[in-house]
Amino acid sequence: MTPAAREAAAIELLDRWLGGHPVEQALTLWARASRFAGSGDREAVRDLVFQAVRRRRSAAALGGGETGRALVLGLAREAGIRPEAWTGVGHAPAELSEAEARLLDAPLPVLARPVALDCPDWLLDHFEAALQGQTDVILSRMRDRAPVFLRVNTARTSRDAVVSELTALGIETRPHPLAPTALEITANPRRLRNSDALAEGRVEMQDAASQAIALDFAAHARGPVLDYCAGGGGKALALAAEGFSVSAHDIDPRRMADLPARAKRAGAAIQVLSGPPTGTWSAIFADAPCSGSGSWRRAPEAKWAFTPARLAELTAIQDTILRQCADLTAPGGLLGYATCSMLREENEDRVKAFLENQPGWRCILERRLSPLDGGDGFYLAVLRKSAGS
Ligand SMILES: C[S@@+](CC[C@H](N)C(=O)[O-])C[C@H]1O[C@@H](n2cnc3c(N)ncnc32)[C@H](O)[C@@H]1O
Repeated sequence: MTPAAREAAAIELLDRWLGGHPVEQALTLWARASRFAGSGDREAVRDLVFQAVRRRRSAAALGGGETGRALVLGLAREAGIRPEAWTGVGHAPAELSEAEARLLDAPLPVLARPVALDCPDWLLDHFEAALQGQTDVILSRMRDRAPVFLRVNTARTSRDAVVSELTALGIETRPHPLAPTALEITANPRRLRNSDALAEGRVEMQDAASQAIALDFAAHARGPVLDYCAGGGGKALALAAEGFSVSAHDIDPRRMADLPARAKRAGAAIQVLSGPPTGTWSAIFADAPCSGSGSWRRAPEAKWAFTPARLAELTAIQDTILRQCADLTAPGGLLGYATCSMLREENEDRVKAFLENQPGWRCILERRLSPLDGGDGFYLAVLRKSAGS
């Protein structure tokens, strides 16, 4: 496909998204129907579509509207690129209209702050409350794609050995300061998909901040760990690699469907619970459902779908999870509360409310990470129940 044909495909896909189809679904259907598109084409189209979704507001403002074509034009305009190959010939998008040409010739306007930051209006105050003086720099960082990270399964191998193994495949990596297990892939990330390192559990795809908070919790925990919101098992696997025996629970057990196979591949001691956990535990990790606002670079659709009502719903769920985990924690035990959100309402405010309502608990560690640290935005609070409670 020519670059213009890729842009035409992205325009079509963005129109489907704006018409209500989930982006992933639109991309999958398009890839199936477009046998002529090679893997390079599919990657390029995907990258362009996701960039337009991340930058929906600014691209619409610069491109002249909320259509796929306007979004792609808006991205080009911001980058100072004139789409000369839009000739309408072959698979290229139609030629620029006079209005579009005038738009591209005009100087870049100064955009209103939430538009320039690609942030829904209502959310800006919430980010400001959480990020304060770093709001603009962090939200600007969220306008670009996230780096790709691996977690080295140090129960199986060393980071150096993985670096050599991947280098031989042309996959370039560098250690990342967020975690001693983290490698950032700097070239040819897609080659990993068919690598033995992944198939044999020597590495897992996991954001570096997610690794960092799992390690922070691991540094304080003792004994078997209950992962109360295990989902696909990213944290459970990271904790098991640190030598913990992990029991995995999730309110929706289907989300843990792949976990036994992933654990086997990694040689990890993870027991998937078939029902609600009982008894008491000396260490519980609750990676709670949240807005995902720290990972909106990877899942940018969610930013535009998020609402105040959903935020209220989530904070109520988070309070319930904290209460349930408190009941399951043994006296003197530890509870790790984590989200991949950067909003105070889902983080500090939840922990504050918990401590006000639960005598005999104290917070022994709090950590906030943002994309300025390199990975996703994350929050961790490690809470200890007093031995007498
Ligand atoms: C952020 S995801 C977990 C991600 C996972 N820990 C990982 O690292 O891959 C949150 C999970 O919490 C689960 N969940 C939601 N409400 C819950 C509840 N009340 N009790 C337990 N799990 C819940 C969801 O089904 C979802 O899988």
